[in-house]
This record gives sequence, structure tokens and C-alpha cells, in this order.
Amino acid sequence: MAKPRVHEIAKELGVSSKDLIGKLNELGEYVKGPSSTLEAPVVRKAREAFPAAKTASAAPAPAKPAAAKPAVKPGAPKPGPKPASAPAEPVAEKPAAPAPAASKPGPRPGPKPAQAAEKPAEQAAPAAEKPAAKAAPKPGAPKPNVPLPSDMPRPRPRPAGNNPFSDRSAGPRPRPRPGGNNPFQANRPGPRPGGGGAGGGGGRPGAPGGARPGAPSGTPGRGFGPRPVGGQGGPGGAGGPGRPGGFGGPGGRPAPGGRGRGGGTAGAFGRAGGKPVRGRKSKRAKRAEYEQQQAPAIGGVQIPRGDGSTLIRLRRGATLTDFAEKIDVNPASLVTVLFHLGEMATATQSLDEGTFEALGSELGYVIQIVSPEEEDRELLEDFNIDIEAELAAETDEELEARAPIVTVMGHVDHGKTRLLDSIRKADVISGEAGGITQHIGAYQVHTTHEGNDRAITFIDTPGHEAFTAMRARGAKVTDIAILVVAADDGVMPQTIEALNHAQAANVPIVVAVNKVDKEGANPAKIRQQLTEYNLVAEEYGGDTMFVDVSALKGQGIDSLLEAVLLTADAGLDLRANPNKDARGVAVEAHLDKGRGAVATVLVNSGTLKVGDAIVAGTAYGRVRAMFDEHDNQVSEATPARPVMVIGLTSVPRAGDTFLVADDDRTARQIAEKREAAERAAQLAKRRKRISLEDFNKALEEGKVDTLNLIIKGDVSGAVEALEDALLQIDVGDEVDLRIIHRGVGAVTQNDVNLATVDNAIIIGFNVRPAERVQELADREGVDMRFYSVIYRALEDVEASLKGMLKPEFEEKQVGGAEIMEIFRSSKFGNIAGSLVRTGVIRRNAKAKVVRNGVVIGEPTIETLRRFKDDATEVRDGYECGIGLGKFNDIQVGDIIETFEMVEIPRS
Ligand SMILES: Nc1nc2c(ncn2[C@@H]2O[C@H](COP(=O)(O)OP(=O)(O)OP(=O)(O)O)[C@@H](O)[C@H]2O)c(=O)[nH]1
Repeated sequence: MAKPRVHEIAKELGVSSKDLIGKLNELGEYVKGPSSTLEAPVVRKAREAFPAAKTASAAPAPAKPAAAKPAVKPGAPKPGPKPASAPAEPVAEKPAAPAPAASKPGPRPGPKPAQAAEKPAEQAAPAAEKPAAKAAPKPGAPKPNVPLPSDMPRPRPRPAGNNPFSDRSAGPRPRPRPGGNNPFQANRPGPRPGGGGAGGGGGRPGAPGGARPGAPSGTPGRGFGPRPVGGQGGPGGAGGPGRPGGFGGPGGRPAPGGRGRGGGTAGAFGRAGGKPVRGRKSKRAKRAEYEQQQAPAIGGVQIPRGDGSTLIRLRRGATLTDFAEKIDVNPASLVTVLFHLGEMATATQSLDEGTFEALGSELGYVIQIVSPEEEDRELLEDFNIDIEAELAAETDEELEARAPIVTVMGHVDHGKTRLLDSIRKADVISGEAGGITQHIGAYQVHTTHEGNDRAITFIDTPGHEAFTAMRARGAKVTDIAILVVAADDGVMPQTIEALNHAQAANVPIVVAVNKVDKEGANPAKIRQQLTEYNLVAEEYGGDTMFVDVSALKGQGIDSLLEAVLLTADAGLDLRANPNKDARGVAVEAHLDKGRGAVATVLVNSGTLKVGDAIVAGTAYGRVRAMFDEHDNQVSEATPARPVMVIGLTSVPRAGDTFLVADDDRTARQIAEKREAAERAAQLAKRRKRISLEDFNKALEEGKVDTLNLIIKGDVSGAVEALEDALLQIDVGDEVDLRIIHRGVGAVTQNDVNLATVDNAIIIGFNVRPAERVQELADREGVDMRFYSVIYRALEDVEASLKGMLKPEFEEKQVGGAEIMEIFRSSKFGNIAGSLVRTGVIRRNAKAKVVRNGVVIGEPTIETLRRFKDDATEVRDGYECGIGLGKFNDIQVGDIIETFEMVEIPRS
């Protein structure tokens, strides 16, 4: 490769190509054109032919090309020739250039060196001599491609290639890349070198490829540090350099050169080497930065963020683990983030909606807590039960008329209970059946309407509380509400509450104006009052039916039932499919001593049969027997037919929906799943929400207080109502009211044990403690309270909570003085000349002026004197003058008592 071309030699000699060609032709060498290559002997001839020119131009000429070329493709072909022309110097300097070559030494070098080497080498040698001598003392270098800046006399070793040492030195050098065509490799082994004995051959290789590489290495020692840089890879080249070592001075250097090997090089080059490293780092850093942007860290953890509207659905009582699963992160990360938001929670703790919302908005997610109904629907879907779809799919042919279901509401004492009794008695069938003997929570009566026998089902739990509690559970039981208003009392607060609840539930209302038998009853006034609430009587042009009744005397009951039926027929589609598995609602339930859990259910659709596997809320079982309100055993219940069911393993709650499952196992699984969901939701509700900040503070100040309650009642409706009412008590933020357990039946040992563990108070409603339970409670110091009126229980709990909020003070009498004489002073008002009878009278104390046992005023002791001197206190047995400020209503004989407010220690 490195055969020089005519034009190159011409340039070197400072003559035109044409002249050179002419000359050579003259000398008998046939040369075709400027691009023709020349063999070494021919070149020699040419140089001999133009001796003068050569000396003149040689130096400069080579410099350029050399520099240029190597730079570009160092290892490349060019080098060969160039070097020839460009003597030694360049070599030294250029090493730098070669370095770069290193990076691509592989290919180039390989071949080139081999052949190129020979010639150039030869030629170079001679050529080099001169320059070398001048510039570099150390001539070593006939290095071809390297141009040489002159001022850098570096001893230029020889090109690795033809340096005899090269091989050897190389040997030791760590051989960088194994590369097949890596010159070094070839060299090393010896073949090349060996063959090259010629130095030339072997060297070459070094030169080109190796050179590059080598160069740097050697260089380093040299202090070329910087240059090499470009060289980069050169390292490998290192081999070359090895050479230098050979050459003495540099010797030491080589070592570094040795370093040739890749990374090592860097070190050898100092700064240069560092660069690449730095580059890599920054790349990594950049990536990290990018990732940071993607997922900002909160509290040191990175969490993929939502875009602010990413919807995440969670069930009630979900935990951080549930949330983490949805966004695919480690739950611990969420714990950390929440912690930084000021809340502490474990990954498996049920959290309330507010906490999830705060966490979600922080992370860019919109958290949607699935409603209980929806959750239950999803739960049932897992069992292939979709009640809504089932209902929607029913055809007219499948639907049959059913009885309307009615709830009686109204203000206290307006006659709800009495009305329900009257209706029961009015039942046309009762006579034959022996009357309604069972209170099962609902009953059905029959009446003749327009010649037909019609049934109406009444929920036997008056009041909107139960109605609302059921609704809250998603049960739409009531079709029509009878609003009872006493004609002698008028519309009262609960009347309005009741009608609001009914209207909110979209339940039509029939107004029963009761107690019309009473004197002073004014039914018209009721009609008029209710128009304000959108209940306009038909006779006034509205669409609400008002019926005057006397629950006491049983008057107007038939009309009321008729009004109910008319209202139902007018606006309600009361039909259901009786030919399928039953679905409905539990309206009442309790634990019966003999029969276990009993529940009164109302079938909404389908037919409930004895033997059915049933699940009601979290209770399940198999229908062992059913009874109606007449205490008759029945084998099946059709829509709107209330029956008392026996066979459940636990007591459901009023308002729990029930359904018949395919088999016992399914019923149990549904119940268990509901139970789990319920527990989670309860946990979330109960969780004390307190910020981290407040938490510490509250702890320090001993302000963390929770009133734990256990509620037991005779029927689930009462327990529900009591629980709801209790939870509505506004107790502020400092105290938490928790109902840790509720149930139907007597207070048991288990209840007391639970209360002992959680420091709870037991509230019993219409129940008594079971045997020996009172004893246990006394022993354990558990407070049990029993009520038969919900209101009283509420009052007590509220008072107790307030007590926890505010310390209680009581007056403690400090002293007492009797007024013996009255001095009138224009400046101080009346002064009571008194004798202290008990204790001590102090200035500024609060006082009570008592006359004949009656407190007539509570002034403050503003002035207190012993004779003419002010005193701060006067003890019993002494006389003093007491000024009560503006309170001048005193008489001789009055007693002035002073007292302090003393905090009553809580037991
Ligand atoms: N004179 C008269 N008294 C009635 C009538 N209806 C009810 N009462 C009386 O009113 C009082 C209250 O009746 P209840 O049926 O207990 O009233 P309630 O609305 O069920 O009361 P709570 O259960 O406390 O909400 C009783 O003393 C009844 O005897 C009526 O039509 N005429």
C-alpha cells in the first residue's frame, strides 16, 4: 500500500509530476501518469535525479500530509508512504494522531501494515535519518505517518512496527484486544514480527494499526498526555509504544504505555483518560434524572404517578396493599408517602376514604371508593348472580301482582303503634286465623277493595329510623309511607323528618290524620300545614290522600287501607316474578332462646321455600321452617309475604338483603365474603384518624381518648337505630366514639371480656345481662348500662363524652360570714360588716349571698377590710368589712358564702 505515487514524489522533490515523469522516462522507467505508483528503486532514482529539490522541500512537504493523514485515518494505508517521505520527526509528534487510529485499528492496520510495512520501512529508514538526526536525538523513529512538530523532540522511538524490540516489548504488554485483525495480536505471536525480522515488516504493522495505538501508549510516558487523547483507543496500541521503552529514555514510559489496554489507557493519559469515564457517568446521571422526572420521589420513594385523572377504584376498607397492587408498586412505598403526608398506617390496615383521597391526589390518582351496593353486586357477580339483570330480563308474563309494602312513620306519640294495632285488628282474615299473635316485624292484612281481596304488608317497626337504616343498607323495602299526624298536635319536627325521608326515597305518602276523636282535633289544619311540604290533599287539588282516623277507636282504618291501595294502583307497578329463587330483605332479626337466629324476611321476588340455602347479609343457612304472623308454619313465601325464617347460623341485620343460593356452600361463601368486606369497611370506619403531628402531641398531652361502646339490644332494629344515633353525636375531634361490637340478645360473658380488653362500656337496650355476667362485670370493673328508651342512652353517652372533653368542676365552699351590720358608702356602695363563721373569706373570691336558705345573688368579694386596712383574707371568728361591688342588695342576717371551683377527679 504505501507505494508512493508519482505526484507525491514530485511534490516531495519540488518538481512537477510531468517533469518527474519525463525524467523517469529518460531514465528508462516507464511511468504512465501522475497517479501511477512507483516502486522503491524508481523512487530512489527519482530522488537521485532531483537531489537539490529534495533537500529544499522535503521537510515541509511531509509535515502537512503526514499530519493530515494520520489524523484522519491513522492506521491507514497512507502512512506507509508518507512516513517515507516524512521523516522521523513527524513520528514523534504525531503520535498523537496515531492514537486515534487506535479506535479503528482493527481493520485498517491489519492488512496495511503487512505489506506496506516493507517498503516504507525501508525507505523510511533512510529518509528518516536526516530529519531524525536533526529533530530527534533519539532517532528511533523513522516513523512514518507521524509528522513532527519540530519543537517536540521527543525521542521517537521507532515505529513499533519495525522496532525489533517491539515484539518483545509487546509481548509483555498486555495485549488489549484480541481482535482477530488486531495488529498487535498478530505481532505478538511472533509470526509477523518474526518474519518481519526485517524490522520493516513487523514494524509496519505496528505502525499503522499498532502505531496508532501504540503511539499513545508510548507517548504517555513522554508527556504527551494530552495529545493522545484523541487516540483513545490507542491504548491498545500500546503495543507500539512498548517500543519506546526499548529506547532507553523513554523506557520508563513504556510502562505506562503498557497500560495500553483499554481502560488502563485512560489512566495513563491522565485527564484524557478521565474523559470518557466522565462521559459515561453523565449518561447514567442523565438517565437517572430522566427517571426522576418520570417518577418524582416523595420521602425517598418513587411511585408512578397518575395524570391527575387516573381513576383507581377501591373497595371500602381497602388497604395500602390494595392500592399498591392497582398501581403496581411496593406497598411499603405508599406507607412512606402516606407517612410524609402526615398519616401513619400499615400496609394492611384498612383506611378510610379521606385518607385514600389525600394519598391519591398527591400521586395524581382519583380514588373512587366503591359503594357498598356496588361492592356487593360485584361480589355476587363472582357467583354468577346479577339481580339487576335478572329483574330487567323478566317479561310481563312472568310478573304477577304483589301486595304493597307499607311503613308507618310520624312524630312521637302521634299514634303509630296504636295505628298498626288497629290495622292488625281490622284484618278480615285475622278473625278466622285467631288474630295476629306474633310480632315478627311485619305482617300482612287483607281487605276488600273494589270487590277484590287485596293484601297489604305492613312493616311493624314504626318510625323512620328503621326505614332509614334499611335504606342506608341499600334495601328499598317500602312502597308507601303512612305519615301519622295527630290532629290535636299538628305537624311536628319528626313529622317533617319522616316526610323528608320518604320523599328522599321517592316513596309516595298517605297521610293518616289521627286522633280525630279527640277534642280540639283539627284535621283541616293538618292538611293546610302539610301543603307547605308539598303534601297537598286531593280535596285541595293535590295528589296526596289524607285520611282522618282514630287509631284508638279503629275509625277510618278501612278508608286508610283503601287510600293505600288507591295510591299504589295509581302510581306503582307492584309486580314480581314468583317463579324463581327468592330475593328479598330481612326486616327484623333476633336471637331466640329456643330457635336460635330468627329473621323476618320480606320476599321481593321469587318464592322462598323451606329447604332453600339462604344468605342474608353475612348470615347464612338453610331454611328449616317458616312462620307467618299468625304463628302458622308455612312452606313457602311469595313476593311481599313476610315470614319468620328459622335456620340461619347467625343473626342478620335489619335491612340486609337475602337471596337463595344454589347450594349451602355458595351461601356460606357469599356470607363469608360479605363478612370480610364488612369487617374491612368497619375497620376503616373505626380507624382513628389523627395526623402524625397531632398524634405525638396528643399522646404527650394524654389527649388521645376513645370511648368504646358495646351495644346489645333485643332486636336488631333497635341496635341499628341506637348505633346510628350514637354515631351522630357530635363530639368534636378530640374524642373518638367507637362501637366495637353490637349484637342482638343478652349481654354475655364474651361481651364483658371484650369490654375488659378494650376498656369499653356496655349499653344494653331492652336486655339484661345473662347469668353471672353482672358479677363478672363488677369484678372486671366493666360499666354496664341498661336502657329501655333510646333517648336516655344517647343522653348518657353524650354527657359522658362531654365529660371527657371538658373537666368537670364542682363548687367547694371555702368560707362563710354572716352580715351583722351594713355600712353605706358613697364610694364603695354598701359594705357588709360581717363575722366570719366558717373557713376563710378571701378577697376576689366568688360568693353567694344566701337569705333564708335561698341564694339571692352571686357577687364577687371585691373589697375586704379588717377595720381600716385592706386584707387579703380573714379567718373564722374575726369580723371584717366586705364590699360586693355593685351588688348592694344585702341585709343584716344574710350569709355570704365563698366558694372555689374544684375539678372533680375522674374515676
Ligand atoms: N284519643 C286518641 N288517642 C290516641 C289515638 N291514637 C293513639 N292515641 C294515644 O296516643 C298515645 C301514643 O300512641 P302511640 O301509638 O304509642 O304513639 P307512637 O307514635 O307509636 O309513639 P312512639 O312509639 O312513642 O313514637 C297513646 O296513649 C295512645 O293511646 C287516637 O286515635 N285517639
